[in-house]
Amino acid sequence: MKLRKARIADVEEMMILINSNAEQGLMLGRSRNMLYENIREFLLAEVDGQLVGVASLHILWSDLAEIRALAVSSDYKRRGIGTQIVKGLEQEARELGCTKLFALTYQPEFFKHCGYEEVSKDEMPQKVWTECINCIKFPNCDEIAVSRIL
Ligand SMILES: CC(=O)SCCNC(=O)CCNC(=O)[C@H](O)C(C)(C)COP(=O)(O)OP(=O)(O)OC[C@H]1O[C@@H](n2cnc3c(N)ncnc32)[C@H](O)[C@@H]1OP(=O)(O)O
Repeated sequence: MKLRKARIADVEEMMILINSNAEQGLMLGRSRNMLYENIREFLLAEVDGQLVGVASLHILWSDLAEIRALAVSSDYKRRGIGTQIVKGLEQEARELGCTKLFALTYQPEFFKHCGYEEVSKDEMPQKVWTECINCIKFPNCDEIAVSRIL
């Protein structure tokens, strides 16, 4: 398994991977527009040249970044790929000087395995919710907030 930064040519495959998981209600979907505009934030996992995992690191403030749009292909789940992607994003965050990561998720057990702890959404700074106004679930968010100090 190899981790690498996303390129513009990856967008169609990223759409399929993310939105096939979103169709099952496992995560929120993403538009092409969002993927193109934020392509530099994305880290991909490949096996034999095939895209098997994706996620992004979105910087929010001097000490805070969010893991977004994490998805692993169905055939490759429970093989440690999600964990490796999260570690890769944590490494990027450290290199940028960021000290705290968080995620909003329906998979808290996976993030706990990666060293994150569940936190109250009320503790998250207001800046966190800027993207949420674009979510179809807003303002009735049912995701769980998890966080880790690096
Ligand atoms: C911020 C966000 O983007 S939240 C959205 C997260 N994405 C999704 O929910 C989309 C659908 N799910 C997926 O794509 C994947 O299942 C992911 C990303 C959640 C996990 O990726 P994987 O590569 O399967 O995880 P990985 O193999 O590294 O799992 C490590 C450990 O996490 C835990 N874990 C992983 N998935 C689950 C799960 N569905 N339920 C409970 N625990 C889990 C287990 O302890 C696992 O270890 P084990 O397999 O030895 O029991």
